[in-house]
Amino acid sequence: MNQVDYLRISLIDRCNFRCQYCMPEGAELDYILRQQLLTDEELLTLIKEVFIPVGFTRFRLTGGEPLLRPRVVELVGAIATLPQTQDLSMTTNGFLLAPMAQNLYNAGLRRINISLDSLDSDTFDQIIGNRGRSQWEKVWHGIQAAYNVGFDPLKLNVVVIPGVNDHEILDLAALTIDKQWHVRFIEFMPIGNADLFGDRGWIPSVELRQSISQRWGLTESQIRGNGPADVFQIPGAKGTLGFISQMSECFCDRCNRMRLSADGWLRPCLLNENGQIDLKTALRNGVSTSVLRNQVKDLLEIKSEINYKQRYSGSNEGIYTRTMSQIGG
Ligand SMILES: Nc1nc2c(ncn2[C@@H]2O[C@H](COP(=O)(O)OP(=O)(O)OP(=O)(O)O)[C@@H](O)[C@H]2O)c(=O)[nH]1
Ligand SMILES: C[S@@+](CC[C@H](N)C(=O)[O-])C[C@H]1O[C@@H](n2cnc3c(N)ncnc32)[C@H](O)[C@@H]1O
Ligand code: SF4
Ligand code: SF4
Repeated sequence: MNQVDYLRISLIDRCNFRCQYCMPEGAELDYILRQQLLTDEELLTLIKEVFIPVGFTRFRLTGGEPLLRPRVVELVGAIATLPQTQDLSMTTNGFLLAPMAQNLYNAGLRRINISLDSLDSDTFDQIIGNRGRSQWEKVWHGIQAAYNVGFDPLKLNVVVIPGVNDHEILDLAALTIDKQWHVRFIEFMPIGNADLFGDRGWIPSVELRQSISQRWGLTESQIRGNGPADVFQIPGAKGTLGFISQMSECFCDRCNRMRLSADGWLRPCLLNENGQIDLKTALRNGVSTSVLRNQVKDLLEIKSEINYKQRYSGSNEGIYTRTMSQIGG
C-alpha cells in the first residue's frame, strides 16, 4: 500500500477570484462562518497531536486563497519549524503574493505553486471571473517576486479549458525554456462547475504533449514531484513540464494524500465524498487527540477502498456538495 504522508490543508474557503472551472458561475457559495473555521491553535494541535503521530510529514497550504487567511505568515512559521515537517508548500493564485513572498520565505516556506491559466490579460480576466481592472499583471508580479526571493521549485498551474486557453499551450510551455519554472497542465475535473465542464471539458494530456513535442521535442524528466504530475522537459530547457491527467489516466494507485478542509473535515479522496471525519467538532466537544488519532489511523487503513474508482464515463458525472475552492484542489 502507498504511504499516505501528505496533507493538503485548506486555510480558508474564501477567494478573491472566481475561476470558471472552480466555482459555479453566479452561484452564491455558502461560506464557512468565522467561528466554524479551525483556529490556528486547533490546526496546530491537529497537526502535532494527530497527523504527525500517524505519519504525515508533508503539508500543503491551499484554499480558497490561502493568502487571505489572517496571520498566514505566522502559521507558516509554526508549521515549518516543527521538527517532523519534511516539506511545506503552498498553492496560491499569486494575487497577494508580491509583498508577502519574502516574509513567507523567511518564515520557512520553500516551495510554491501558483495558478496561471493564461498569458493574455483578457483571457485571464475571463477565466478568473474579473470584470474590473485587469488582475493579470499583479499575479505576474507575484510570480516574479516568488522567483526572485528564491522559491524552488516554482510551479505554475494551468487548467486547460477547450476553447478558452488551449491555444496558449505552446506559449505557456515556452516559459520553461529560459526560466527554471515548472509549468503543469491540469486536465479539468468535473467538480466545481458542471455547466462549463459540459460533455467533455478536458483535453487529454497526451494531445498536449504531441503538440509540444512537434514544436520542440519532449523528453521524460528525471525530476519527479511529490504529486500526481508526469514530468517532461523540452530538450535543453531550464524548467520542466508537468501533466496532471486525472481524467485520461488513473494515478489513484499512487495516491499519497488526504485533505483537511478549513472547517476541519478530513477527506480521504478529492473525488469521493465517502469516509469524511469532522475533526473540529470532535475536538471542540472535548474528544481527546488520542481518540482522533485512532480514527485517522482507521481511515488510513481503509483509504484505498475509498479512493476514486470510476474513470471518466463520458458524461458529466460530478455531483459534489463542495466546490474545488472549498476543498482546496
Ligand atoms: N485527482 C486528483 N487531482 C489532484 C490531486 N492532487 C492534486 N491534484 C490536481 O493537481 C492540481 C495541482 O495541485 P497542486 O496544489 O499544485 O499540488 P501538487 O501538484 O500535488 O503539488 P506537488 O507537491 O508540488 O507536486 C490540483 O488542483 C488538482 O487539480 C489528487 O490527489 N487527485
Ligand atoms: C482550488 S485552488 C486553491 C489554491 C489557489 N486559490 C489557486 O488557485 O492556486 C487549487 C488548484 O485547484 C485547481 N482547480 C480548481 N478547480 C479545478 C477543476 N475543476 N479541475 C482541475 N483543477 C482545478 C486550480 O487551478 C488550482 O491549481
Ligand atoms: S482556482 Fe483558486 S483562485 Fe481560482 S477560484 Fe478556485 S480557489 Fe480561487
Ligand atoms: S482522485 Fe482520490 S484517490 Fe485518486 S489521486 Fe486523487 S485523491 Fe487520490
